[in-house]
Amino acid sequence: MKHPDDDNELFNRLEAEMAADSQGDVVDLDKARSARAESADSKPDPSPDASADSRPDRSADPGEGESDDSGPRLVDRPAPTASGPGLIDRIRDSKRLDVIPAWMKSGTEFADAMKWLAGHAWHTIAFHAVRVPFLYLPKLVWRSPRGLANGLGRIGRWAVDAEGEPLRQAEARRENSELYLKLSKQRDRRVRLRMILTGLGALFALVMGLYLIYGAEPMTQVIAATVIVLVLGWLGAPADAPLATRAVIKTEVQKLTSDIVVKAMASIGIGQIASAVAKGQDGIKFVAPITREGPGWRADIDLPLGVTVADVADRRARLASGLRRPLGCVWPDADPNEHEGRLVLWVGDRDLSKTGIVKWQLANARRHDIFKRVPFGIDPRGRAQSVPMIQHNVLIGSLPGQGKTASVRVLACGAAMDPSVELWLHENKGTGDLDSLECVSHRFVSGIDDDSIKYAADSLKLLREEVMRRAAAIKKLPRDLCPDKRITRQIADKRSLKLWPLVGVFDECQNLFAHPKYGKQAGDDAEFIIKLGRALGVILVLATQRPDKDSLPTGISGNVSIRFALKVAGQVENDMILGTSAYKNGVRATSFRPEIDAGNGYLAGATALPVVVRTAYLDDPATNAIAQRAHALRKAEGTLSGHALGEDAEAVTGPSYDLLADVAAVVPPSEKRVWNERIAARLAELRPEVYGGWKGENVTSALKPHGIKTTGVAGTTDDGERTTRRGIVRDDLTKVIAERDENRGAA
Ligand SMILES: Nc1ncnc2c1ncn2[C@@H]1O[C@H](COP(=O)(O)OP(=O)(O)OP(=O)(O)O)[C@@H](O)[C@H]1O
Repeated sequence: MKHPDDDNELFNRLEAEMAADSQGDVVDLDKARSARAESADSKPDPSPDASADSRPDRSADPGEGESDDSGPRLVDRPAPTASGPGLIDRIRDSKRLDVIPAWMKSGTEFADAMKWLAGHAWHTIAFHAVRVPFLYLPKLVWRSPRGLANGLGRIGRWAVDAEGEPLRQAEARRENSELYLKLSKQRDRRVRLRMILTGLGALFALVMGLYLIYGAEPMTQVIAATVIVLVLGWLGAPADAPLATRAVIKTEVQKLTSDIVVKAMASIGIGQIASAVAKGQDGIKFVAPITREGPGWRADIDLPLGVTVADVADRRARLASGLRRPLGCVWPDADPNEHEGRLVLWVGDRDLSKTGIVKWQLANARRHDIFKRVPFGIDPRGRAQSVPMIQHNVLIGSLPGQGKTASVRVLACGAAMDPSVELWLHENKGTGDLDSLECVSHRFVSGIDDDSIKYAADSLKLLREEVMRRAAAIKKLPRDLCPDKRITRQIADKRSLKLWPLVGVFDECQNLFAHPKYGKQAGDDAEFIIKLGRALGVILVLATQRPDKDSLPTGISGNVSIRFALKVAGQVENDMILGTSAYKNGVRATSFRPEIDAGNGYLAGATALPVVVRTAYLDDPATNAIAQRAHALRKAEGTLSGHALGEDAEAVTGPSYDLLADVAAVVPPSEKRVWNERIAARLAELRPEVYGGWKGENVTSALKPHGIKTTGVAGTTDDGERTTRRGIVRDDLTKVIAERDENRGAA
């Protein structure tokens, strides 16, 4: 394996620097640049190694470079330009490996490892325990006569010193009479002693046998007979047929070596690597030894200059072929702390899709705090992955049958396990996948008919109003209780403030957003909630099997913070879910296999870099059990509400609340520009139940999602003082209203 050799590098650099100091002539920059361009055109050599190799030669004689028009002229300082930070700096920048492995530091990972170990030990014990009476004992009994014969034979051979016979014969053949006589004498002495011992042993055995037959208690007889039979059975085992079979058969997975990786990387169609390997070089550089990490191997690799991790991720299938491993074992990843060309190649012992059902960490928990991350699944390296929900919105997308609803269920159960969370569940497919959680939902619908779609659309309208109410309520909170103007656990627990977390789940939301009658408004409302609700404790979880611009408004796909894409059909769907350029950057949910990879997806936004996650799976009984626990918790804490208590759905007051129309109503056409604080005061007067307590900032943030910007507006205060404050231009408002009405008409 190739490792960085700091000493050599340092030595080379010092040598080069000395050479440069003595030969650092001034070079004609223009000439040199053009020469270099020519050389680059005529002699492309993508190999970084090759270019690095050639540098010292060229720099060795800059004068020659200048006089020769055909050759490249160097404008850079020769070799020493390669000098980066000094040794000390590099040591300082170097990455310290964990003293204690990550799995030992993380409570859950440690518990997982211990649980696995205990399970493994238990399996081994149970495996053998079952076989003792039915397999091992009969085998021992069957083998005991042979064991008796073997035992007697061994004693006999020992008594006559049979093991020395070949040596004596050899000396006799060599006619080495002196040594032969010596050995014979030794044999006679030995045999005499051993015969006496054997005779004594036989006598003792005879006495013991007679005593056991005629004098011993029946119990002692049984125990002695059992022990004798077992020992004889053990002695009678053929060398090639051990008594017990293995409880666990190790899957022998080939060790990942640098040679295998180099060969595989050369085979994936990246020119720089292939040409370097053809020249007998590696093309890639290992920056750390290949090590075991979790159930697989990890190689940290520097790719050639200009090659990115995305280029490799792009060719994952070819890499898997090069490594001779199933696709689900090969996971090329970027290192978030390094440059774009640093590849962390993790090769698992087992295909991720064959991991089986991943158990949800909270499956048996009593409760959960939504302000902490919700366990979601595991990554290919077996590390637990979770999703933060507070301050976030979640978008999930995939082709049908790839595990969307299953992942929605995990998040909904996580929310349900916190009794302070108000759950609004909408499943617009009508298959009842979330029915188990109905008993803890404040609002609930399952159906694809128009009424069910309207119900979900009404929920979004209500949530929008709730966001507005919360914005004003939070504004009024004292600074010491709410310094960041966002919901905290402390605020959520003050029930009188009604600012507890509110999670709205919309499964199969394409049926809602693409609905001819309710879709447009629902899309607007969802976008508004996503933009403003995060800090206010209103969280949307949206799942769609049709991530296109008609079924998923771009205002939504562009603004959610957590994204989870299971298998999708193509680049457009991929980027709708995972964000613009995700596909280009190598984050490709298209690479998952239909059905086989159900439950596997790319999770973006929950960690520094997108990560592949196999979600935990909760079947109906498991979801039911969690729902019952969540129901009991809510009952005990008095937080059951709405649908869960059998109450009627909240009435949606229709078009009574429309911010843009309300602002237009309080700003007469004669007022071309108006301060936001004045709009706030007038809105509060118009609809105190909605806008009560609003300040200018509320108007600013509420109008922002509609594309209405605030600007400095000159005006006169009530005291007659002329000044400039934040405000809007009325024309902007009328323009946005006109566009909206036009769009609604089109829909
Ligand atoms: N995490 C997982 N682990 C194992 N199997 C899973 C997982 N998630 C989903 N599956 C399998 O995939 C099947 C389909 O899952 P699910 O119903 O969640 O898909 P979906 O994408 O919601 O489908 P649709 O779009 O048709 O509603 C499940 O019945 C299950 O067998």
